[in-house]
Amino acid sequence: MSHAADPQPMISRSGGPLSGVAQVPGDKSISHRALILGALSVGETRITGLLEGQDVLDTARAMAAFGAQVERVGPGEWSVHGVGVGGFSEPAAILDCGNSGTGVRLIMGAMATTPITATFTGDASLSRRPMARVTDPLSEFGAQITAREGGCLPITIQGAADPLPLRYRTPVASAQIKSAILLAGLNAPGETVVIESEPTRDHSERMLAGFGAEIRSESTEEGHVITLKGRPELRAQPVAVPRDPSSAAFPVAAALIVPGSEIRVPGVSRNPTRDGLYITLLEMGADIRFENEREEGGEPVADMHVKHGPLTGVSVPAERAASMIDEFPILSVIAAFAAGKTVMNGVAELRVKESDRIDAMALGLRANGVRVEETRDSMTVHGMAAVPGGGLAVTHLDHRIAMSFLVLGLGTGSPVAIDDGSPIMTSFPDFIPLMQGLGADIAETSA
Ligand SMILES: O=C(O)C1=C[C@@H](OP(=O)(O)O)[C@@H](O)[C@H](O)C1
Ligand SMILES: C=C(OP(=O)(O)O)C(=O)O
Repeated sequence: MSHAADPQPMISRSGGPLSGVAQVPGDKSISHRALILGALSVGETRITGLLEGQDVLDTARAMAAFGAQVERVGPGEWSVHGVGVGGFSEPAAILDCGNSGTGVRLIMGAMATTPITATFTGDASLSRRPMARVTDPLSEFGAQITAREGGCLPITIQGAADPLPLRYRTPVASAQIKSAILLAGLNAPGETVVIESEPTRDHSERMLAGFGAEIRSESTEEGHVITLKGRPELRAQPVAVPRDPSSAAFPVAAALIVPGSEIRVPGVSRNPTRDGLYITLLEMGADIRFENEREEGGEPVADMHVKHGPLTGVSVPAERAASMIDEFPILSVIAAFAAGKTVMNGVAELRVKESDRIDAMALGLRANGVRVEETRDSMTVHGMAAVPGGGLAVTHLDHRIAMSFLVLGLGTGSPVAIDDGSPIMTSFPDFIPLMQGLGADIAETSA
């Protein structure tokens, strides 16, 4: 299937305060993993609250192509009958993973230690992103891999017939690299070990343990060490996907920058490996309360209550970057409304996401009158008492850039335009109606 949608120009402008309840969608990272582990286990996995964004739908289609029985039984409710660890069959056609780095990297890992061959492609954005960070360790398991020049998609993997377990130190803090290795390690005998310098999101570890794998994580002098025992029988489990803190960040940001706003965002994951933005916002003085903290589906969740109020710029330490890596675009928007400057350190990874997010945010913010400085691995945004707006932001097939600039326009003097809102479908299909329901003035425009 091809995903190239026609570009959809959009505009947002300031209006009255935002109010109401924002029911944000299911967590994207957990949704991908639920489908993949469901496909690798024995029995039926029932998933509720699955994010039905294009990234996750592409992973669902890929799991069916590997032989799992994947069925939508209702809104957000999916059934997966798995084939067991090592049970994937060879897909009949090329697998198009669309816009999704998580999808393609985790699925490559999941098949790399099974003796079948698969070819992966993606859209123009995904085809520019680095894949050697995953294919290098997967070849060490014994997989034969051919990639386009530069290690990019399309990539063909001939899975290892006789895989060896791996001990691997990740070169950058990345949950996708870690997860690809752990998924490959499932079908290797013995212990596969991943060592990371900073802990990254731990949804794979939590879910693997929930499905019956023997897995442990330790902080040692070497770093954060995860050890998985290969060849488990994964047992199908019900998975209740909590709401996505990365998606919640957009209505939360809108409420923080639009005077008089007050919103509630129920049931959002508060997994500590995803919490960096909220820690930062509290440091900036944001009026955010977490209520009714509880555990759901093996993840901590809470209801958020957010009110507009004055904010002050802060310096975000590099060690926090992994726990908020997808939230820097929206933080840079919030920072434009904070007193003083906000410095984001250790964020070089932003340059290899769906777009170069440092460049995309810097250019779009400058076009809207905000002063921004960037280095290879940092970004500084200078806050203003009144943010002018009136500019056009280019989104480069990047959902988070599109949503960030639509939120910016809700607080600026003049409207903010984006060239293309269609990528929002990858992670937050109901973003526009949800924001409109809170009172936001966001509309599609003709080209
Ligand atoms: O594992 C995951 O689900 C993700 C890991 C992060 O990527 P990296 O592993 O490249 O940091 C993040 O940016 C992405 O949106 C989701
Ligand atoms: C980086 C992201 O996703 P992925 O790597 O899965 O494309 C994201 O959702 O911000």
